[in-house]
Amino acid sequence: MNIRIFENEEDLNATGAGVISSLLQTKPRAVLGLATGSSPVGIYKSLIALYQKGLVSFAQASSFNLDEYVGLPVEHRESYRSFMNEQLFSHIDIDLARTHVPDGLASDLEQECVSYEQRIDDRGPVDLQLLGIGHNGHIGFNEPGTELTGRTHVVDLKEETRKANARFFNSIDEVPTQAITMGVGTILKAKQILLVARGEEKAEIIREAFMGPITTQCPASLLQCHPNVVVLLDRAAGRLVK
Ligand SMILES: N[C@@H]1[C@@H](O)[C@H](O)[C@@H](COP(=O)(O)O)O[C@@H]1O
Repeated sequence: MNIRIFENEEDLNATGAGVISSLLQTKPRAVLGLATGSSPVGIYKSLIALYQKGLVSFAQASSFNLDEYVGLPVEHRESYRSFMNEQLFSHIDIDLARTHVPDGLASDLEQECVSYEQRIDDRGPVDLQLLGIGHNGHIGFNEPGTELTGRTHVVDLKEETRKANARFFNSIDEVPTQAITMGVGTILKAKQILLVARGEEKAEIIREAFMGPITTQCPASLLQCHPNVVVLLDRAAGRLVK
């Protein structure tokens, strides 16, 4: 595990974007695993800047997003499909037909999970999976518990996760109660994992995830089993890392 702590946002974002753009330079057809939440936004902005300078192209790349809310129309501004279009896809040359986000409106959600996992297996492995981390240690929407699910599945969101994400909605009542998420096994199949966290409020969970025991009570701690993980932290999120 390679944990890097940055004094300023710009360096963190440039490093994250640099890992992704170097991959695309050596492997233009790379499969990217992408994430939502506020943590990756700065990295997406840096990638867009690199694209605008002609330093990176996504024309042959494909992508799979980690997760999607169940029941939000695609055009809802908080659906993860909208988020990705707005924060990244509409600013770069990626072919939208090669961008994949689980369909949270599928009439048969179980079948959508099976088919999403199959699509990842067919086009994968994911070369680089970008991740944020929830305050309770969730990755994607794999919530803490006595057991975790390996493959893509439907999950009931914890109340603490709905509260944390309520900031993006008008009220907590509007936050969906379920989501589709890649499983922890799906995530661990990626060749490389890049986790990014910012802010004091993530300091404790970062310590638990990477300095503490491997436990399903902190899904991110399972990343300790992966041979190629890079963790990018700002000074506040890395405060308790020894
Ligand atoms: N499903 C997403 C996660 O993939 C993300 O990592 C987490 C943290 O979000 P933020 O980066 O905004 O703290 O939020 C959501 O719940």
